[in-house]
Formats: sequence, structure tokens, C-alpha cells
Amino acid sequence: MTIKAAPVRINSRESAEALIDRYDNFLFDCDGVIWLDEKAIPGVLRTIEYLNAKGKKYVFVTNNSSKSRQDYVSKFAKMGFKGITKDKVYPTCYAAVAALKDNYKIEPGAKVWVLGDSGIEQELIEEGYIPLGGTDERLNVAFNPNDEILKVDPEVKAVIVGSTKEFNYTRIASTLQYLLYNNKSIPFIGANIDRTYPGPEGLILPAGGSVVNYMHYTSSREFLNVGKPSTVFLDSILSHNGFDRSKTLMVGDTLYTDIKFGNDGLLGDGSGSLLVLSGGTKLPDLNHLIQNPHSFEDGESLIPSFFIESLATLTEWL
Ligand SMILES: C[C@H](OP(=O)(O)O)C(=O)O
Ligand SMILES: [Mg+2]
Repeated sequence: MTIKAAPVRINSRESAEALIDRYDNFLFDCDGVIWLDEKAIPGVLRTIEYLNAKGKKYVFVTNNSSKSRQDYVSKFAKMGFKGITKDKVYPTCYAAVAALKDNYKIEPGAKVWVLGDSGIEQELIEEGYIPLGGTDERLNVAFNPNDEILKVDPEVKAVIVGSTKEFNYTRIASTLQYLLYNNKSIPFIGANIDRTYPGPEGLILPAGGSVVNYMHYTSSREFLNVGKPSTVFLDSILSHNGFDRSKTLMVGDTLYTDIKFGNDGLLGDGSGSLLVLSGGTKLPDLNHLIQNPHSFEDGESLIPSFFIESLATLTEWL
């Protein structure tokens, strides 16, 4: 077994320059790297503009499925980021819809049950699928076992579960009916495995992975995780963009999604993951991992190649 080297701290002009020179392409996580909820992390915009000036290529990869690619484009524009088009944004609502066709050969026109926000619904509609559940107002009611919404529509061909703040018993119970229907034969797609995300006011908040895992537990069913660290998701992003794997760096704030994504995907010839400390992972968490990698499942794959205070810090010396 190879022991991964301790991560290199980017803490000088030389190390920052060397890092930027080494990579042509950057994959940026969003929550905890670019923004905390609706607030951009100070200085991050300047780093993105610096990369633009250097002719670097980049895309954004988020496990937060609550917004569609078009909604993310608007969010970036509102925060002052220029030229972020739909093809630069990869939320897992997009990956979940792609999996319908790629993994399950479910053709457009099919009905899909959603436990999640409008991002999933919008991406489904864009590809010609018919979303059910999701933001349907009839789900915003107290549980009633005689409610029509608890009756399974036999035409539903898949279930997608992702991030939502609208997690009530009627939604869980109706989603469970689909997951159990017909000997558990309807495919179950999970849009993320994140336990938490770094929210506003320093709050750590429940993320979509908690919703997905609630449904996994209550249905006793496994799900297809389409988000980070899926190497299928990574491969499709690299191929859409023509990114050379060895010249690509993943930048993220979560070890078991972002850093594992870069490491398992062999980005940068095995040195293609940069942890930022501006989100959910703090220096003591990183030190704990480095000292006890074997107390984590697949701990070696969680160790980043590099770490830095924040994406803003990368250009502070330049
Ligand atoms: C944490 C995750 O978002 P990401 O960090 O992947 O943008 C999420 O909000 O579930
Ligand atoms: Mg994050």
C-alpha cells in the first residue's frame, strides 16, 4: 500500500505561482469555496479574474442540486462573476438527469418522481422528462394516509433525491411509496452524499446527502450516487470540456467528496487536489486525518495534495 505524502501548504508567492503554472484547468466546488450560501467568499472573484487573464480554463462542480444550471448562471452574475455560462456549471441535478439516459436507458417523456428542489425539476423538463413530486404544493401539507399524493403513479420510471429544505413527512412518505413499489424496482438516484454544508452566519447545516441517506435507510435500498466523488461524473466533465486529466486541479472544501473526487480521478497525475479551509473542513480536521488516515474509510484517498486558507489567498501574493 502506498502512503500518500502529507499535503503541501500554499503559503508563499513561489508556491502559489508554481501551483497555477502547473495546471491548465480547474474544477471548483461552490459551497465553501466560491460562496457561503448567498454571499461570495471575499476575494474569490479576484482569483477567478486572475485565472481568466492567464487564459486558464475552469468549471464549477457542485453537489448542491437545489438550483438548475440556469439558476447558477444567474447566481454567479449577481455576485459579479463575468462570463459564467451554463456549460461551465455542473450541479448534480444535471448529473442525475444525465444518469436517467446513460445508466438506466430511460427515454425523455418518462415521468420521474423527485424529492428535492426546483433544480432537479428544471433539468428534467429541459431534457423532456416529466417531474412529479418536487415542489408540488400538494406536498406542503400535514401527513394524511388518505391523501391522493400517496398513491403511486405506475408510469413513474425513476426516483431522484437531492438537496431540499422542504423535508416534511408527506414528502418522505410519498417518496417511500415509489422506492418500495413493485419489489423496489424503480431506480433510485441520489444527487449527493454530503452530510452538511457551510451555511451563512458560520452555521453548519444539513446537506442533501442527509436527505438521500434518510430515504436509503427507510427504504433499505442502495442508491446510485451521481455526485462527487463519482468518477463517472468526473470523466464526463473532463470529456465535455476536453480537459487533460494530468493538467487539471480539483479545488474543494470537503474531504470525502471534493478531495476524493480529485484523488480517485487521478487528476494532476495523482497530485490534483487542493483543499481550501474557507468551508466545512478546518485545519484541525485536516491534521486529524493526516495523523489517523486509517481511522477513516479509505482515508488515504481523502488526503489533499495541497491546502490553502481560501481560494482568495491564492492570488493575494501575486
Ligand atoms: C456541500 C454541497 O455543495 P458543494 O460544496 O458541492 O458546492 C451541498 O450543498 O450539498
Ligand atoms: Mg463544498
